[in-house]
Amino acid sequence: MISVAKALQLVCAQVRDFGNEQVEILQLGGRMLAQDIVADRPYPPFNRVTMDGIAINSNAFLSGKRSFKIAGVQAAGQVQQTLIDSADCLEVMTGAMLPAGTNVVIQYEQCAISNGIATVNVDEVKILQNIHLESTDSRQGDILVKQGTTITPAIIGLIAASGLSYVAVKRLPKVAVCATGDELVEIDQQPLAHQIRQSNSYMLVAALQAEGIHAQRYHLRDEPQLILEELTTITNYYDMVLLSGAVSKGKFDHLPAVLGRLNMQTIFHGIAQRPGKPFLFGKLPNEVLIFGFPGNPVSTFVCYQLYFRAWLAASLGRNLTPMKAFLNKSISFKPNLTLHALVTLSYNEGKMIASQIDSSTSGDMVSLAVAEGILSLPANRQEFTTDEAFDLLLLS
Ligand SMILES: Nc1nc2c(c(=O)[nH]1)N[C@H]1C(S)=C(S)[C@@H](COP(=O)(O)OP(=O)(O)OC[C@H]3O[C@@H](n4cnc5c(N)ncnc54)[C@H](O)[C@@H]3O)O[C@H]1N2
Ligand code: MOO
Repeated sequence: MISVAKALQLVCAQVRDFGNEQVEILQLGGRMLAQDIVADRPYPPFNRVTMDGIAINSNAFLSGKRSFKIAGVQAAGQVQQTLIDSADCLEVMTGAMLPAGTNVVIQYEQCAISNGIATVNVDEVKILQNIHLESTDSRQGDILVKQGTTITPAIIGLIAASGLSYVAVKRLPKVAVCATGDELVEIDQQPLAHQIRQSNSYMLVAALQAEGIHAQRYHLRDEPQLILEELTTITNYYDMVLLSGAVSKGKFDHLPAVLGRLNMQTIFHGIAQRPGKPFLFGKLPNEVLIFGFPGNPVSTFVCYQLYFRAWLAASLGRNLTPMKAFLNKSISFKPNLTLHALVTLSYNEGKMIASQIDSSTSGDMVSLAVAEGILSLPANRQEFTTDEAFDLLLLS
């Protein structure tokens, strides 16, 4: 058995590059940019009025003038107007171009308007007040967002502002999710006493969906020849296979042997951790990666969260922000394994506090559904106290 750190290192050493693809703007959330977003015009693109009010020429104000005849209105979306006589003003609206010949905007709240005359009721103005100057945020040709950035809604806003309806992003892997086991029936079937509905594959497909990956589900029966045939077909098409179950010591845990017949190179089988000890990771001669998650739902999910997400982040060149949290109460854990504790989270005086969820086994799907994070308590220790921060992974 290898350590958690070693397992993570070996998983992340298997990075893959699946190339790039053009994706439509509203499908871009969470994807990794594979091109720079370049400003096709300055930001803002013109001297932009930021308050509804009047625009004047500062010289008139400095010479003592406080009342200005309203010579017109400059609305947002209107071509730029010109203040011809600096004794006058133009009414201006937020988002409008600053009229030529003006350099001060005074908001309505500081003016009284009557009979077409605006009288200013402040004694001081600053030149360029209430004006968002052209090019102050960026200039035409500047890189607004660099390739290698994860696309957020705010970035989608910038992409739209740049006039792009498609952009290049990193292509995601084609993933097959295979549940194993004769005890599993489909969710629309009524299980017999000895059967259960398969849930792990739905959980994994849903987790992959959150990464933008649309995976296909398969069910493999506990029959080595059938598994071999199905996996041969599957691994010819997909970039990787996430399997759940059949990797432990049981008489029907056929996966390690069948994957051996497919000439899989076992990169590791077994990690000093709970849950997820029997995790099997390998690659086929055609470079297809095999994540063999232990079948217990908590084990499957924890291994997916810790190892698959780390692999995906490494493959896309994305940093996973390291996080830490404190235990709400001390924990004693005797086995020499890393304990990945399922936790709920809260804040106390600015510190993230993790409370371990009471759960008897890694088959406890009910507790899993409550968890917000995984707090990893390192091996080679037995006591974990509240004054030390431990690695936290937020569940996605
Ligand atoms: N002699 C030993 N037995 C076991 C060991 C061991 O080291 N020595 N390890 C235990 C640990 S830890 C785990 S975790 C499990 C993992 O076993 P498998 O990966 O072979 O998983 P299965 O036996 O196929 O299933 C375990 C459990 O999970 C249920 N399951 C499986 N797939 C699904 C699914 N798609 N949806 C819902 N539930 C699923 C399955 O019915 C079993 O109850 O092995 C221990 N045994
Ligand atoms: O991997 Mo097992 O998760 O310890 O039940």
